[in-house]
Amino acid sequence: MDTKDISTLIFNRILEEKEALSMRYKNTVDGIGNFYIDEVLPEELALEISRVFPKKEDMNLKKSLREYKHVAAQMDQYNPLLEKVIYAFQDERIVQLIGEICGTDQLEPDENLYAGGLSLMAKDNFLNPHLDNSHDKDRNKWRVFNLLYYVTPNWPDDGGGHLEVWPNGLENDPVTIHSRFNRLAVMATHQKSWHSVSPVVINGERCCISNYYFAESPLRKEDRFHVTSFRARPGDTLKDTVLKLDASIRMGIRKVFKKGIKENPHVYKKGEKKE
Ligand SMILES: O=C(O)CCC(=O)C(=O)O
Ligand SMILES: [Fe+2]
Repeated sequence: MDTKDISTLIFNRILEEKEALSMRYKNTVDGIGNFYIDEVLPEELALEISRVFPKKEDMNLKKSLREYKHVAAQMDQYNPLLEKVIYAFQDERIVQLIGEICGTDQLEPDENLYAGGLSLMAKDNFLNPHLDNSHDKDRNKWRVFNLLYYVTPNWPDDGGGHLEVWPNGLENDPVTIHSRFNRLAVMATHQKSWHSVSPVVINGERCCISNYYFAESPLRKEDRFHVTSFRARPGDTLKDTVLKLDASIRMGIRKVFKKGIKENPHVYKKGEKKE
């Protein structure tokens, strides 16, 4: 099965639910626009994806106060099915369809997998509340949607490791989108789209294939450039103070050096396979 075949399957499945997904997006757009869809790919194919997902030892560990997870973007190091699935979500028919559901017609996928790619979260891993970087790697385009496709079979609702969106700010309860097997979650990213992944509390591995869509203009007119900015989960004041300082220092650096002071290592350099 090639990338095109996989994208046809995804496209047809999203198309089947287009009305309901558009409704969900419309109902959430004033906070953090989102929708999710289950049984995205035929069960057997989704199971195959989970079987070939890399071990965490073969991925890059990200561990700090901000996050604790394993990621990979250099896709030619892994089973080729994974690269096909990632790029299937970049098929122009799907990009167009997501745009129709979300009422925007200028979406572009991210070939460099800037922050997209694979992620794996094991017991005690987490991703604190954050705003994604507002732009692409060259700071030309705005990041407008995240597409998160979850592939761990039987991931339980009480296992933690779920996507949380905070449409009413971190002072209020989040909306949880469970990271169930074979589910695609799509969420808008803008100046107020705080989101997180709750700590994993079981001995399992929550695997996700992610894509970002970009656009020439931001989703909201009040959007401004910002670096990825983390906060603590509510109640952890000390950590929150440190993370706020961390974001403002990195933002300060970006005001002087437009592209930052070091190249983001998390991009897919095609044809530059690491040994
Ligand atoms: O894994 C998820 O569900 C969310 C990931 C995310 O927000 C990110 O990588 O910025
Ligand atoms: Fe994010």
